[in-house]
Amino acid sequence: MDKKITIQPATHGLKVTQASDISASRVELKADAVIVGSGAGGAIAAYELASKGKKVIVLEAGPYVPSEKFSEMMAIAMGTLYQDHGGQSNTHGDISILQGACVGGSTVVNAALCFRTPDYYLDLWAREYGLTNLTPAVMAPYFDKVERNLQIQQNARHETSPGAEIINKGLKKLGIPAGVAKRNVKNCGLTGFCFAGCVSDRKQSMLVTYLPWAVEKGATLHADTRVVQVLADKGVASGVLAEVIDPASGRKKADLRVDAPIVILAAGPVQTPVLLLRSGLANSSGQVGKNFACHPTLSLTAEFDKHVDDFHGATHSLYVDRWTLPEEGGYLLLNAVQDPVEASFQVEPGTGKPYMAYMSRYRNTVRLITLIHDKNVGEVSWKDGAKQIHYEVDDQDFEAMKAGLKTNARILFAAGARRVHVPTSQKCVIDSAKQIDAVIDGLRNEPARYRYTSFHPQGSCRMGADPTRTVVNPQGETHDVKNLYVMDASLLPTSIGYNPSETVYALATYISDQINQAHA
Ligand SMILES: Cc1cc2nc3c(=O)[nH]c(=O)nc-3n(C[C@H](O)[C@H](O)[C@H](O)COP(=O)(O)OP(=O)(O)OC[C@H]3O[C@@H](n4cnc5c(N)ncnc54)[C@H](O)[C@@H]3O)c2cc1C
Repeated sequence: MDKKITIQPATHGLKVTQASDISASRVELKADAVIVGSGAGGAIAAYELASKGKKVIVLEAGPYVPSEKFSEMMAIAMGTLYQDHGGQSNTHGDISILQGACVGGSTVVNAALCFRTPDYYLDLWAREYGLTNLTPAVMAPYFDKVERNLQIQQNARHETSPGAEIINKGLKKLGIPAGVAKRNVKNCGLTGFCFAGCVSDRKQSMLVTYLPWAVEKGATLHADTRVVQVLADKGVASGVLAEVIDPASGRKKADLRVDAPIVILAAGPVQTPVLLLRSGLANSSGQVGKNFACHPTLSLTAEFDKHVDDFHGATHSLYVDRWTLPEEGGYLLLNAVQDPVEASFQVEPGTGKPYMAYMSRYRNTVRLITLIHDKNVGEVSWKDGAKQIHYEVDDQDFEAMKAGLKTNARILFAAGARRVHVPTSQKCVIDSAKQIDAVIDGLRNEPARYRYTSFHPQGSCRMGADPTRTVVNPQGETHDVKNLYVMDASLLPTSIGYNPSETVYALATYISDQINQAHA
């Protein structure tokens, strides 16, 4: 067997082995731990294990795109940095399910907004899923640590986007309290291009933090390398099989095998269950892929009389969480700047002249997102060689969305909006505050009717104490296969109603500690 790898000297930044560096058709490697995926969970695992002296190999399916190559053009970023070139959706095709697929994963393209996991969910997970180890007191130092490492801090006053300033006026008029966003961004350049990757490295994504730190501690990182099977022997994890794919041609360049006594799945809530299903592992409960949630969002786009130019400033400046816990309403409101591509798909602008007329008012628009805490009603499956994401918005969750859209529209009109566009498949415009209830009450929970976007897939490999109801135990190890760990957003037993990245960062740090203690 040919085991030769030629590693070219890195021309930029991170030391990453890419498809272009590999000349052999078969590669065999050995490590103390192999990590699948280099996003929020995988990068943290890599650093935490490598810093305790473990030989770590990280395999990432996506390409290595150094930040100097980021385009600041959404359409191009979708093609290079996103899963399925930004085209991933549920089986109905009415929810765009966005995930990063590059070295650094979704943290490269995310908007960096951070929240600690609310105590409400930690308490709920203890009660309903036996996660009595994840108390607020136990988790606090983990949140502190990732907040320090990723420079998570409240936006400075000057970072507020022009649209958020306007929304703030509406909130003040209605007496609704708003929170100031906290983000893992250092000296934000205010370009508004978080979703296309931060060209100046100010966003503290995994690409510029934990991954280089892990490499400095001796971890090795392979891009363009898709893991296709997890290996286990007599109920104990033993490694993975992967394919190195040439990103230019899409053709397989090499088969790669890593033998390792610790296997960590951090491929995200769609790919981690797919890998377990393909490998026929860890599914005695029948729960792998089940309980998928995704925080569906609908953005209302408001038109104002004057130019707002809401395309620079912090991507997120403010949030309204007065009604976010399930008993209070189950929705979170977030402002977000938007580029012309997003502006054109968040409404039904028509084609030809109507489209031109709408886009000519782009500089006057402001969007406010409604994000719902959803029930875990979805399922990720693997059928005929392809993944499928079965998810339809639940009727009760749709009522939460309607309540959120009403509050959202009230705020926008109170801020002085002339009209508000609802993101439906057929044109739907609210012309005055008086029409809000009638228009929103008329919305029905039907497939293919709304332009949903999900930025936060979650669930699918639930963590919990009961091996008949959950896939992963409270220490992050699968119930069925020893030394096989999950460390990504698929762990979350329920959706959490708030942006989940800090939850993933903290859980990955916690589980890394468990692994380092168990395998000292
Ligand atoms: C556009 C966008 C905006 C967002 N904004 C925010 C925000 O503002 N705040 C917030 O809290 N959250 C945000 N999120 C969500 C947040 O980034 C994710 O919840 C978090 O990164 C999930 O971490 P993860 O480890 O589960 O997966 P990811 O970070 O997605 O990493 C998974 C990695 O695994 C790789 N992979 C998949 N399959 C394989 C395989 N078979 N072999 C090898 N590698 C594989 C993928 O390519 C990917 O790089 C956003 C997400 C997106 C897409």
